[in-house]
Amino acid sequence: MLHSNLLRLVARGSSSRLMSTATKLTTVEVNDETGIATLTMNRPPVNSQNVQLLLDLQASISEIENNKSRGLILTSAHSNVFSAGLDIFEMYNTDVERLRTVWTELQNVWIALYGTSLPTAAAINGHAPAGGCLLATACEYRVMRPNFLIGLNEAQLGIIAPKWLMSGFTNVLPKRVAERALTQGRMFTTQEAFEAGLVDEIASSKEEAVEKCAAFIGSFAKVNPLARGLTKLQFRADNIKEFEKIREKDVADFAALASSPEVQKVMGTYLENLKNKGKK
Ligand SMILES: CCCC/C=C/CC(=O)SCCNC(=O)CCNC(=O)[C@H](O)C(C)(C)COP(=O)(O)OP(=O)(O)OC[C@H]1O[C@@H](n2cnc3c(N)ncnc32)[C@H](O)[C@@H]1OP(=O)(O)O
Repeated sequence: MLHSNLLRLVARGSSSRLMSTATKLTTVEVNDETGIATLTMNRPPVNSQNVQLLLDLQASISEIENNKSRGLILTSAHSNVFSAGLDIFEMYNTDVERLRTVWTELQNVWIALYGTSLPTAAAINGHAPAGGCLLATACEYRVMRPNFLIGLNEAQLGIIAPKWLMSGFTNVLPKRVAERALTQGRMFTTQEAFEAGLVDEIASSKEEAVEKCAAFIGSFAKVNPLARGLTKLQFRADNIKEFEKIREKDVADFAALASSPEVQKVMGTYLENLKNKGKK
């Protein structure tokens, strides 16, 4: 991967710098002209979020914050999936400690992305169910390619999404639309997501999506970064405070629920259906 990334950069000229390949499942490239960092998830085939991807995402977000980038664009290295959400295989037939770790690291990624003062945007170049939608809605702006699906489908898995997990989603949708979508576990098409306000723009290619995200981040060029960042965090402070109060209990609740025979059974059937889908 390092080799192919370097080749890609050389072929493109030196307009962007690959800051890090220290982590295996994410890469960070900073555009020299704009100073904007693109954080790419690369866990084939569908960027399902195992603990390693969650840890790598946290490391990359910290790196982008520390290298004084002007903003962060989150995207995927794959052609039709942004992220399939949590890796269900990692949550199935496992012990409670592993479930606690999975959930803790999901929380850690969410708070790192939702709570950064940097401008953030998601170039959603494929499907974004569940944890994929969580990451996209933690960002301030979303641009999505056509004919994909995005949404929080936890209800379909027999899971009650906690409030913090819903907050990015409920921040951008009218309350009534959000309530109905969450209780149905609804997946929106790109067009429906755009009409509802879940995504801000539609782009016909990943490159165009990244460009539109960069234009959004560029719109803050003349705004004092400290004032911008603190204003953003004031808007998010209630969600963040509420999350901090319940984060430990939330891990315990998730581990208890996800390890219950009922939810394990639902997961087993869901995985079977996913595998069989490939055979049809
Ligand atoms: C139970 C506690 C949960 C609490 C809540 C947590 C939030 C979550 O994030 S739960 C995860 C929910 N995710 C989903 O429901 C998405 C499931 N996946 C899909 O709908 C589709 O895979 C896709 C729309 C993302 C992509 O479709 P596509 O046709 O391109 O690929 P597939 O053939 O379906 O999948 C390829 C390959 O990947 C495996 N896979 C897909 N999703 C997951 C996943 N979330 N975890 C682990 N593995 C996944 C799928 O089984 C295929 O594997 P094989 O090639 O080996 O068959």
